Amino acid sequence: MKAASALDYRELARKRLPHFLFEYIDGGSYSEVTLKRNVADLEEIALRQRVLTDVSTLDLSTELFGRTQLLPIALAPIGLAGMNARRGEVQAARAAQTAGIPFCLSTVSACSLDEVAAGTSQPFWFQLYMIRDRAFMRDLLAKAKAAQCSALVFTVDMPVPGSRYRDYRSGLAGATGLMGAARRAIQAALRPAWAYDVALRGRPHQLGNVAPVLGKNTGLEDFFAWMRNNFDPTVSWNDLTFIREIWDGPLIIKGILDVDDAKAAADLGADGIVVSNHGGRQLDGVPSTARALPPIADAVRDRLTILADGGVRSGLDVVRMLALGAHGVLLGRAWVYALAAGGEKGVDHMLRLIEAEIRVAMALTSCRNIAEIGPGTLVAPGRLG
Ligand SMILES: Cc1cc2nc3c(=O)[nH]c(=O)nc-3n(C[C@H](O)[C@H](O)[C@H](O)COP(=O)(O)O)c2cc1C
Repeated sequence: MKAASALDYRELARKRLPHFLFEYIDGGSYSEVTLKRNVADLEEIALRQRVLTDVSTLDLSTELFGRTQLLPIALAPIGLAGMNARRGEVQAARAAQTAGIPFCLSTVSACSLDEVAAGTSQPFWFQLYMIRDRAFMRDLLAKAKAAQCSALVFTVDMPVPGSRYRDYRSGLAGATGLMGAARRAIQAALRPAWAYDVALRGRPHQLGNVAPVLGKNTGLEDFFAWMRNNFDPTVSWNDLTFIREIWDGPLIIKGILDVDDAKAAADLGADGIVVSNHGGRQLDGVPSTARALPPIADAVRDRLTILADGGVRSGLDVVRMLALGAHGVLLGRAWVYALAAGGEKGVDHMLRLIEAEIRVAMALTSCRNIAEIGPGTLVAPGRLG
């Protein structure tokens, strides 16, 4: 099958990845109510078709955090993304560079900050979780600075991890010891193309940024144990002062879903927020981001840059998020599916599909540039708010 849309890449990823890995990227927490809402609520939003304006020239570029980018999107931080294709984060960062958009590297990526910096020539963003060991955090931020990261995305919606049933069912989580490893090995053996590309030729398999503290403990169980033991549940607004002291570049708070929290982020001088529920992977039952975004935009859009993610599977969804009040939109699963299916070329192609869809949506809503996309681009702007 040749992919004609980002969702086609989901099917291709399903066929290429070992079952436990596909379920890890595809799944959400608990009953996946929020995951479904993210997609369904976006789909519900009707774009307002307007005709007979000259749309021969469209400008999809925008400025985020002082830098011009060619499209109003960025690649969201995805933990373990590098296990979906050989040295996967480098491949995705290259595709982002070609498309002229930012790539955001997760704290818990397979490739380290240094490796991604060496594989690209465009600055990328770095995502940080609050980690108990503040010295380690300082060290990571120094490395991000040295790698010339152009923004820090501080993720605040994971003081504790949400439980993902699919990971238990697939054998990714909770399947310890030899039996667990054997189960995953069988699933990997059933996907020889992935096994050759990633399991064999994609070494080392480790968390690049965390490897120095994990030492020789590089198994999947070590990774989850490290997350359980080191993510800091005491994280509070006061910690932003700590981050601010050591990071002088743009600071983006990711995981905001409430107007009061958005205001607090603005009060504390954040440069941006990501309206996000972690792609429905944390607290199941919270509202979709499409629903949470409009009141947040009303409250703080003139004080900081608003990014949004969750359920974005097409260029039409990007336009919907912009119309709901975001300045920019993050793609999450969409890019990981494409990476799994086709590496850098897959992400590159998926981004061109999204761009083409944004163009058509802009032309048929009579928006000639990104700034023209707004509440008037929707049939019933307030309905989901
Ligand atoms: C497999 C997977 C891993 C993720 N890992 C991280 C992470 O390490 N850090 C982070 O801030 N968000 C992480 N997220 C959340 C994404 O950055 C983003 O918020 C979410 O994927 C957006 O929803 P979407 O996938 O429906 O587009 C992860 C999401 C997925 C699907």
